[in-house]
Amino acid sequence: MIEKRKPLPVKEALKKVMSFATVGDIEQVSLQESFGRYLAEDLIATHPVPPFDRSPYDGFAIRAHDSANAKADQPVEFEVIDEIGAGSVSKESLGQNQAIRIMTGAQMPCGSDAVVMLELTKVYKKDNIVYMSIKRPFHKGDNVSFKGEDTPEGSVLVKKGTCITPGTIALLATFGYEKVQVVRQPRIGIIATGSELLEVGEPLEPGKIRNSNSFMIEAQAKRAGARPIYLGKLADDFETCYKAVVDALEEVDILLTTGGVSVGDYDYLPDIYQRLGANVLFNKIAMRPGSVTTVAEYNGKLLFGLSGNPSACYVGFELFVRPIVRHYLYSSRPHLQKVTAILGKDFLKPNPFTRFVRGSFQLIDGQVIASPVGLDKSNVVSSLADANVFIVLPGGTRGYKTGDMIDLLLFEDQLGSDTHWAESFK
Ligand SMILES: Nc1nc2c(c(=O)[nH]1)N[C@H]1C(S)=C(S)[C@@H](COP(=O)(O)OP(=O)(O)OC[C@H]3O[C@@H](n4cnc5c(N)ncnc54)[C@H](O)[C@@H]3O)O[C@H]1N2
Ligand code: MOO
Ligand SMILES: [Mg+2]
Repeated sequence: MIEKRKPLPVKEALKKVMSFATVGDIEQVSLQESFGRYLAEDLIATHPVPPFDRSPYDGFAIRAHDSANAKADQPVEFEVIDEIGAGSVSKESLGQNQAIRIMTGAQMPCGSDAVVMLELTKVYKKDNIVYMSIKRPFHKGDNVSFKGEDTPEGSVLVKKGTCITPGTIALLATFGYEKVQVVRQPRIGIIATGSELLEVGEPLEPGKIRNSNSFMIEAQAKRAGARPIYLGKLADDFETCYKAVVDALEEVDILLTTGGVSVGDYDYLPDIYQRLGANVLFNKIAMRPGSVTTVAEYNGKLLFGLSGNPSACYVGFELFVRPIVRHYLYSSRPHLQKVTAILGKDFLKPNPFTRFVRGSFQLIDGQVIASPVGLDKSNVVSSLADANVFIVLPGGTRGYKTGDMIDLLLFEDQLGSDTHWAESFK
């Protein structure tokens, strides 16, 4: 008898998968290797920044009240008693009408409380002593960059579970992190199945196509923050595929397969899960593409049986694998960010199942307008290159018209969301 699968609503499927989410261990990497990794601990300011009052300009440090009577026709004169560049600290302390020549970034000298920019001064020598004069008064604190004004000691600057950006690297360096505590990346094993699959370098042959899915999901895994391990492409042979899955589970945290997951004679993944004794969470989801996406759990590890059809495979990864990866990396925002947009093109196909149409969005006059790109078919590959969002068209509808308000899921965005985008779905 042909198996009849019962489609699970997307929301339920996602909830089931997330209930098996795990978190990674911590490892240490060098500061320079930390770009793109996820922080395993909050980044806290261990000292104030700047750590001392300093000059933001090249000029002269003065005592502001000495300049109180300076006027255009009545300049006030200061004796220049020292000169300091950034990195040097003056041993002098300012007395009445004394100034110290100071460079950008140098620590404010003792007794000084304002800086006069070089351009506003006249510098001259009398009896081999250097003087400078100014023609207007300055106030206490003028042109001083105060200790802690950038960030006070103890503030949480970046939360754990955040992707390390160039800006985070600047902060890590500021606070002396030669080594950074990051979350170990989940090792994602990737197996492509299909007797029709050729290597990328092979010429086409009748009935065959090149394997594209495994390379696509390797890149998706990297974008999500994981470490993909390509375990090869296999012919549709039960024993070969079974052994590959068993071996893979020894060395990876998460296993992805593509293809062989539907009801065809050579779709062996369902039988593999059965022989393994894995707990199959679901084998059909009420969505298009990717309805065949199957997820199983074995000894706490998740096995994602992604569709062989490229678009379905892509969608299956972003909707179900990505949040698992982000959760593993301690993210408090593991979900895809959802935004409301205006549909830029008619989409008149009726939707028995919720559709995740590959689309792209533009900002036009402050409005988010999204349109489908390429053919909306599960087996197409050409729509994927230009897509930066999924246009979500809920099931049970008769199609959508230009101008309708729709939801988008942003998969190129790194910020993510702390709320489950499917929460509001049927
Ligand atoms: N009788 C039914 N047939 C099908 C159903 C169904 O419900 N009843 N579902 C259809 C849907 S929906 C999808 S999606 C596909 C899923 O098929 P599988 O996941 O089992 O994948 P395969 O059969 O192995 O391959 C499907 C398709 O994708 C191509 N493919 C496979 N691997 C790759 C790869 N690595 N790179 C590029 N392309 C790949 C493969 O050649 C096939 O054309 O099943 C429908 N059928
Ligand atoms: O899983 Mo299939 O995408 O619904 O084409
Ligand atoms: Mg199949």
